[in-house]
Amino acid sequence: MRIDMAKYETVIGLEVHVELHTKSKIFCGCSTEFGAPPNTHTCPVCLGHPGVLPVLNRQAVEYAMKAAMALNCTIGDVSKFDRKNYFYPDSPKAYQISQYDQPIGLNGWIDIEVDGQTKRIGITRLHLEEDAGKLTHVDGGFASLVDFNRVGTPLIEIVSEPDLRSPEEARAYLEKIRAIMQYCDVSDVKMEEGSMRCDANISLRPEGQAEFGIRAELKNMNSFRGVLRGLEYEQFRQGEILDDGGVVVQETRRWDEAQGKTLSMRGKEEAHDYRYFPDPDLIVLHIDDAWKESIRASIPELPDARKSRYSTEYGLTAYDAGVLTSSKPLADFFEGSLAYTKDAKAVANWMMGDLLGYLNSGGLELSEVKITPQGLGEMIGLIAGGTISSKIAKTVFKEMLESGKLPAAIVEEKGLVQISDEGAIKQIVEAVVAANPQSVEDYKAGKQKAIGFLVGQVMKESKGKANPGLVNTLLAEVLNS
Ligand SMILES: Nc1ncnc2c1ncn2[C@@H]1O[C@H](COP(=O)(O)OP(=O)(O)OP(=O)(O)O)[C@@H](O)[C@H]1O
Ligand SMILES: [Mg+2]
Ligand SMILES: [Mg+2]
Repeated sequence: MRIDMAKYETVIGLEVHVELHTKSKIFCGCSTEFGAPPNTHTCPVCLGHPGVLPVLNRQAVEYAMKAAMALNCTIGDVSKFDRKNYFYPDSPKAYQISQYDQPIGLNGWIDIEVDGQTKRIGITRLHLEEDAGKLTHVDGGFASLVDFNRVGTPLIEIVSEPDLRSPEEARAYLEKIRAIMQYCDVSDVKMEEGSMRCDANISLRPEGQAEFGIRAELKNMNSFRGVLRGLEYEQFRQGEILDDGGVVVQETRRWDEAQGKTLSMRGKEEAHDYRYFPDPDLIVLHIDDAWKESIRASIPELPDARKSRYSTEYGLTAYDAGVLTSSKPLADFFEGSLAYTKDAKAVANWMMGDLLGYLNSGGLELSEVKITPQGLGEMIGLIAGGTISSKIAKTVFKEMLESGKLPAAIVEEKGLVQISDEGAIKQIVEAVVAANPQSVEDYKAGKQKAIGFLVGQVMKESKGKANPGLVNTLLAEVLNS
C-alpha cells in the first residue's frame, strides 16, 4: 500500500548517550579501558556489594559541565544524583545512579542545517549517570554472559525537545552533537563502538493537528545510517497504521539492521516505573560561579564558529566549510596543512575531493590513512612551483595516503618530476602530430575536440610528466605552423 506522507507531520526527539572518556569510573577507581578480559575492571563499589560508598569522579562532572555549556544549557548551582530502580542482569545493584530533577544542564539548544536551512533544536536536559554492564546471549538465547567492566563508566544523556521533523533532521542533529562532543574532547563519540548511542522517539500527527501523536522509542541503532533508516522505516510503519484508521501503540522497538525493520521489544503495559529517589550515599553537588567560569574558559572554538571563520578567513563556500568542520580531526588537518601552504582553497579542494572520496569509498576514518597535513601542504607547493603537474599530484597523493611519505621523497623516488624542458616536450609533440594525421586534419577542419585528444596522447607518451601548460602551447605552435 502506498501511503501519502504529506498528510502527516513527523515528530522526533532523541535521547543521546555519550560515554565520557575519563580514566576511571564515575564512582570508583576502576579503569574504564575498553577491551579488557571480562570482569577484570570491577571492584566492590561498581559491583554494588553491601556497605560500600560511591565517590564522585570530579573529572566526569567537569566533562559533563563542559558538554552542557557547549550545548548552551544553563548549569544549575545545585545538582543531585538519584537512583533509577530497575531489575535486569546488566545492573549488579538493581538500580542505576542517574539524575532526575536536578541534572547538570537544562534548557539548551544547538543549530542544525538541512538543505541549506538552519534550524534551532531545543535540548531539554543533560544529566550524568553510570553505564550498565554488557550482556552476550549465547546458546541460541538459552544463556547469557555478563561482563561488568562497563558498569560505572560515566555517561551523559542528552535529551532533545521533540523539535525534529524528519529523519534527515535527526541525523543532522546527531552529527552536530558528535562534532560538539569531539571538539570539547569529552568522549570518543563512536557510534559503532558504543561510546555514543541514540534512542529515537518518533510519532506522526495529521498535518495541522496541535497535539503530538503517540510515540514509539527505537533502540539498537549503531550507526548514523541505522538511525536514519530506522526512523524512515518507523515513519512508514506508523503512517500505514494511521491510514488504516488504527492507533499507534506506545512502545519500545528494536531496530533490526539485517532485516531493515523495527520490531516490538516491550509494550506500554510493561512500561517502567523507576521509583526515582535521591541517592542517600551521595551528597548534593554545589557548583559555584568560579567553577563554572573555569570550565567555560576551557571550551574551545566550536563547529559553528569554526565554520563561519573558514568562510570569512579563507573564502571557503558554506558547504565546504560545513563539511570540513563537521569532524574535529578533519578541521585540524585542514588547519595543519595551512602551516605548509597559504593556498587554503587548494587544501579544501584536495580534502573535499581526493581525501574524502578515498575515505568514503573505503569506509575509512582519517586516522586510518597515513597522509599528514604537512604532506598535503607541501604537495600543493610542489604543484604551484611547477615541480609536478596536478595529474602527477594525484599519484603522489595516493602514495601519501598509503605510505605517509612526504611528497618530495615520493617524487624523487618515483622519478615524477614534471618535464618542463621545451625541447623534450616538442619532440614528443612532433611525434604525436606525425602519428595522428586524422586528428590533425580534424583540428584544421575546426573540430576543437581533436586538440584534447592530441594533448592526451602527449601526456600519455610522457607518462603524465609533461607540463600540461607547455604541451598546450607547443601543440598549438606545431599545429599552426
Ligand atoms: N509524541 C512524541 N513524539 C516524538 N518524540 C517525543 C514525543 N514525546 C516526547 N518525545 C521525545 O521523547 C524523548 C523522551 O525522553 P526522556 O528521557 O525524557 O524520557 P523516556 O524516554 O520516557 O525515559 P528513559 O530515559 O527512561 O528512556 C525526548 O527526546 C522527547 O523530545
Ligand atoms: Mg531518557
Ligand atoms: Mg527513553
